[in-house]
Amino acid sequence: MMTDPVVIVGAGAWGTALANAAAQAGRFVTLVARDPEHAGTMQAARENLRFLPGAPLHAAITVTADLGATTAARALLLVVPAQALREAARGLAHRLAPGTPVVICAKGIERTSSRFMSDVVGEELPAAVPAVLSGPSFAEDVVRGLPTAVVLACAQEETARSLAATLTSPTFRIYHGTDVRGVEIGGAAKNVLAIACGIVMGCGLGESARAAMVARGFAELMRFARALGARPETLMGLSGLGDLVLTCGSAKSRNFAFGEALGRGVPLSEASGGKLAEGAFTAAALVAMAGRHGVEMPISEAVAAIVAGEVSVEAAIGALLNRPIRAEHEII
Ligand SMILES: NC(=O)C1=CN([C@@H]2O[C@H](COP(=O)(O)OP(=O)(O)OC[C@H]3O[C@@H](n4cnc5c(N)ncnc54)[C@H](OP(=O)(O)O)[C@@H]3O)[C@@H](O)[C@H]2O)C=CC1
Ligand SMILES: O=C(CO)COP(=O)(O)O
Repeated sequence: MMTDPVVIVGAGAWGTALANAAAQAGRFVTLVARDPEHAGTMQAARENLRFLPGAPLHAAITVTADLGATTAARALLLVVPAQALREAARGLAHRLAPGTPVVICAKGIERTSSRFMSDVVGEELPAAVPAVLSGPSFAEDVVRGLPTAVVLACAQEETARSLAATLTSPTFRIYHGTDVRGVEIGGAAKNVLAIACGIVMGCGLGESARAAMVARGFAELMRFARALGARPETLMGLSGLGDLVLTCGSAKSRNFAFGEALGRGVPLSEASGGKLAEGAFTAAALVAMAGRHGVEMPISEAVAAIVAGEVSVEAAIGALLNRPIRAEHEII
């Protein structure tokens, strides 16, 4: 097990929660914020007042804005929004020692390139070892030490096992695996499907409609994952089914809340309430990638069209409800 400090880049809600989780697992943690003022306030107040107010920071956490702190990292967690991952990774080039594991904690697909997060890190940090952490886990639960289970995947099985052992605790349980693609697909796609479920609830279509959306959403997620070479059993686990259950069922999810606001008729420009709704950025890239692989994803396509302002919520729902009924086994 690694004894060196854990370095976390990105001091938003998730970076802060992961810092507390790693500290509760017995590690010393350096949390790197990009804004020196934010870093200074957090370090002094021992709380992330901007993104996660009300949760005290563990004493084993040091907050800084100095990227120099990443140079000594034996393992680094990259916890910025998906669309900022390339820029953040680029800022680490020439700082990390070759072979340093970089654990990607963002859930999304880069929309300008349609690249998965592990591919972005592969391009920007070719000497690093990419790993992905995903699964059902609200920052506000994790930061308080409520029980959570997630999965960490790395192509090098021993690295996945070692990273999971380094960060795991009785209340933050990290399963490990090697299916990087499967774990990152689960995290990226569930955000798009959570928006769809939010829309259903915001429109007042009811719990039964939401359950149908989760099940049919899971079916399209499985089709996509299979076509991209991921293992189906990965998507039946924490990153995939587990995260769908959480984010499609709770207004605490920013993606669900964004969809719910759209369903209630809040304009697109205001629906996120200034919060990060990753699925809104990922939807178009997911659908484009699915198209290139000949995968049908009608729910994700509807979300992509709604967030692009190409179709109204009502028209998208009408189109979904009027799709031909087929044998279920043909479309799983
Ligand atoms: N919140 C949650 O419960 C969970 C979130 N995630 C995933 O984690 C990722 C981050 O989400 P979350 O922390 O919640 O988002 P937040 O909006 O809470 O915070 C985002 C953070 O990223 C920082 N940031 C943005 N761009 C850069 C950059 N180029 N370089 C360095 N830092 C940057 C922001 O800094 P600044 O304030 O200066 O803009 C901010 O501190 C997302 O992909 C999300 O899906 C995964 C699991 C749970
Ligand atoms: O990924 C998450 C929970 O697993 C957080 O979901 P939101 O980004 O929708 O808030």
